[in-house]
Amino acid sequence: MVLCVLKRRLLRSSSCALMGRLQRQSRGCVYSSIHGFSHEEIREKLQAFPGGSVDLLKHDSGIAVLTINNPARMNAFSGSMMVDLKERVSQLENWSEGKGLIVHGAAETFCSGSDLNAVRAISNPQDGMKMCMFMQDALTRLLRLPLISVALVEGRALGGGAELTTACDFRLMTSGSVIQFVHKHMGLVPGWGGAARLVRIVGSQKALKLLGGALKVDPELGLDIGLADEILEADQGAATALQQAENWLSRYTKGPVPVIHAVKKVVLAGRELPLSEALRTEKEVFGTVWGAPANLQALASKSKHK
Ligand SMILES: CCC(=O)SCCNC(=O)CCNC(=O)[C@H](O)C(C)(C)COP(=O)(O)OP(=O)(O)OC[C@H]1O[C@@H](n2cnc3c(N)ncnc32)[C@H](O)[C@@H]1OP(=O)(O)O
Repeated sequence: MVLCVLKRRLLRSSSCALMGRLQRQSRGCVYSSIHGFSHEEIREKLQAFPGGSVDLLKHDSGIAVLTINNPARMNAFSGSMMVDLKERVSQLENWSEGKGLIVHGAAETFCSGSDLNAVRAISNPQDGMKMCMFMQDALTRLLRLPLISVALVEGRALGGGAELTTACDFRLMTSGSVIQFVHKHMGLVPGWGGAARLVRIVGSQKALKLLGGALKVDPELGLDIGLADEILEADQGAATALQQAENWLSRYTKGPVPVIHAVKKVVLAGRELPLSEALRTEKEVFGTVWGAPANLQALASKSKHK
């Protein structure tokens, strides 16, 4: 009996250390000084292009709402909004009670990509590379949050806005909305990690068509190719799209925080790691939930899964 208790305690303390390690790993920045990346330097440069904001509201339900807020420019990302985004992601990384996240745009449109005024001002290759690394870092960390995330696409998601949708686990599209990787029309390819993520979501054939043709993806096409997870129709009961998205997401965020975080971690490992590493991570995450309170409670309640 005493041995059993000791064993369980040991398992739990090593599980805590492990969770910490996994958390630090999943926060891993993509770039460092080895890649010529100086967070402070690029931050300062981006702050020179102000306008709009990225706002975060954390609800008691464990679902947070991140709003891309620059409606005068169809929610285009100014430089200061890129900095805002990274700060909000840091806040979410430290939100221990969080379970879910909705990313949406203000005034019923998602995001029209980077602010073309800022883009024109930093159109030299060096600055372009720095902005690219900064946004890849922010969006990779967004996708790796231990929260289940969903992009609510109303209106248009263009260019970098389309890339942002791929940094969420799911995409919901309202009727009439469009996701379009317009980069080719701009003489560009995605640089915020959007191509790499798109290939993982829809496969390389479809990604090539979407990028090569700068195709407009409406909700029906989105659902058909697996880019969209559901179409939100205008609700007769007058629920806003945001409320509908919260209802949709709450199906997946029901339950104790450690279990939701563990679910996200094993899926993330399967998505990002080679199989043998993903299996090892799955084993380690399993060790953190096995014999933990939610597991013991479920065992004690003799629940039936009918
Ligand atoms: C990472 C790579 C990138 O993201 S490159 C950027 C890719 N995005 C674009 O090229 C979007 C360009 N904008 C557009 O195509 C149109 O403005 C869209 C979004 C379709 C909206 O058209 P429409 O409904 O007719 O409105 P509008 O053009 O009058 O726009 C309203 C005001 O918003 C502005 N706006 C829009 N998008 C941006 C942008 N990305 N950067 C800066 N400003 C933008 C428009 O200029 C317009 O401003 P204003 O009212 O003329 O002062």
